[in-house]
Amino acid sequence: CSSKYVLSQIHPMWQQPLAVPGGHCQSPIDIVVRKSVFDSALKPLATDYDPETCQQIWNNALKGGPLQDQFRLCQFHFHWGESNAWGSEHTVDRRLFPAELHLVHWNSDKYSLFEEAVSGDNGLAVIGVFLKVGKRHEGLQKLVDALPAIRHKGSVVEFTRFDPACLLPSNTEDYWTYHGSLTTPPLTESVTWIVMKQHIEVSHDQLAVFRSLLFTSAEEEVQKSMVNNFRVQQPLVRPSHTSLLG
Ligand SMILES: NS(=O)(=O)c1ccc(Cc2ccc([N+](=O)[O-])cc2)cc1
Ligand SMILES: [Zn+2]
Repeated sequence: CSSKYVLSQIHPMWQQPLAVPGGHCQSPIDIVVRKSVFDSALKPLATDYDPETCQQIWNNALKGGPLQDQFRLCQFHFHWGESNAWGSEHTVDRRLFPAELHLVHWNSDKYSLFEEAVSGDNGLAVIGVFLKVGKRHEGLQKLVDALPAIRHKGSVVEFTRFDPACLLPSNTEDYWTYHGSLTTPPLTESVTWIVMKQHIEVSHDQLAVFRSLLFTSAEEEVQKSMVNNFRVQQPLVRPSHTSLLG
């Protein structure tokens, strides 16, 4: 996991939803609030990200919430639509948001590498934060300013001294949590999802810069806008395990 660079990634699977044969706890899902169960044992999220550029001394830790072990931040990324009408992967009572942030962590108490945790039991924890169009998000602007330098597929730009905790909502007590999967290949069912109840606001112009990114490299004849990079929702085939803290 590199936390020093902003990468323009493509996920070829976006062209068609992927089913995982035998997968019975796939993500994303619709969070049906009235079916979620309040669990007073769940604690507020505790993040301790260190914006130091050198990853080796990062103590970028996530604890608390539904987690027993310590998890380390590996990367963060976003999913968004071609318009403000849709773009998030999860929904709340079918409500769509224009975008969703994922902060991806791996269980550093149980595994020594992210790659091992990806397919391991209780290996990953992803915090999902909904984005809503409103006032400009000052913390996000540093990332938005870096995006034009990575417009094309595979481009990389140095991106240091950024504390992704600034992208979390002020209320880190209220969230839904459930056992699910990665929403892109390898779709492994190793994820404790923590979906924050409170969204963050970003401006229309900030979202427009995300939509200016491209799935294609500079050499390709036909350029394809990087939009609608979300997975279709998956059936909640297990008894509802989503519980609400706050
Ligand atoms: N959208 S999401 O479920 O939060 C998600 C989080 C992380 C990743 C990144 C990733 C996860 C695993 C692998 N892998 O095992 O080859 C490659 C990339 C992919 C997807
Ligand atoms: Zn994601």
